[in-house]
Amino acid sequence: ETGQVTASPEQNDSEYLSPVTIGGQPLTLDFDTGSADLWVFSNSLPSSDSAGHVTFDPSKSSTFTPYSGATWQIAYGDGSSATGSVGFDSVTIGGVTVAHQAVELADNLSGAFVQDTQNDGLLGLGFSTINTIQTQRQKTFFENIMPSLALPVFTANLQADASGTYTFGAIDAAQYSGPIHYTAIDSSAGFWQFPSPSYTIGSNGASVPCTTCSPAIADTGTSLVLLDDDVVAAYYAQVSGASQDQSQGGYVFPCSASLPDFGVAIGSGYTAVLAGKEILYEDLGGGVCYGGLQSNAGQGVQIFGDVLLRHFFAVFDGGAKRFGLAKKA
Ligand SMILES: N#Cc1c(N)n[nH]c1N1CCCC1
Repeated sequence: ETGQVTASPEQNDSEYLSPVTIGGQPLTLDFDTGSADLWVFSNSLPSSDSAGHVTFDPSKSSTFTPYSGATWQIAYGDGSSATGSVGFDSVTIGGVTVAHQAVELADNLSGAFVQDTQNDGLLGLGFSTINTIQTQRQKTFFENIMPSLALPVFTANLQADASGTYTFGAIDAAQYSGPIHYTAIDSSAGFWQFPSPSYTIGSNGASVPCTTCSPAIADTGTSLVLLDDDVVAAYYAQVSGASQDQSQGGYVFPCSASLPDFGVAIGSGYTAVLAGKEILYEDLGGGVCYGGLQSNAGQGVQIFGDVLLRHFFAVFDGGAKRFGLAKKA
């Protein structure tokens, strides 16, 4: 079987939201290849937290079964967090259904989630080695559905400031052109992780070998591209007027600055290049703009988020354990 759903961008393409049906109840979730928990706003949240959100109410689902005693608690790299209880229910995405999917019900969450009223929760598409359910972690939607899919894959065709597509079980030839450039992934840390041994700056810039060389992850749940400090410093050294602004939490530059192209190696065989203008992430006002390339703050991993992914067709191959990028159609 195969399924396809829309991926609708929030402001600044900061995240992409997709429709999911849980126990017959429609919710809008952030599909996140950088985590492995499926959690939703639930009716057990205080109304001050759930105001403006669609909440899942297990008592209104005829197929919900509690997972008594199980709990979960997740903390993301950006400081946001959520905790709660667990049950199992039927989860359908684009016509594809997992009958007995672990569904995590939030009964406490951090302010960032409360404020983002378009988002009713997260659907992790990473590997269940990092699922936070205790005492027995549970599989992701993709891991559960993989054996039933025509192909053990899902693809992300996110768009810049426009609605895109997640597809499960097929690599839709209509969505890309030319070759798909694959790299093997190492899922042991729970991510779609691969080496990124070099980068390029400028149009037909020479390939510069990495020095810190942190591994990279393909992460639909992160807005920006977070790079080793030496790489991001080398890039903004080429942008006149760029500086690190503590109050804004990263590199800013004059919106009128000329931005060089930037490419990152996807494994050892392919460099994914962003045009300079695609690196302007947000106009902060007053002629100051915030960059889409920022430091990973020495986290030891480079996070290739939506600023990169929205310019490519991305293949997450759970069967062959590989990740690939292609030009969009
Ligand atoms: N930080 C962070 C992060 C990440 N690396 N992947 N997904 C993340 N979030 C999902 C919701 C909030 C943050």
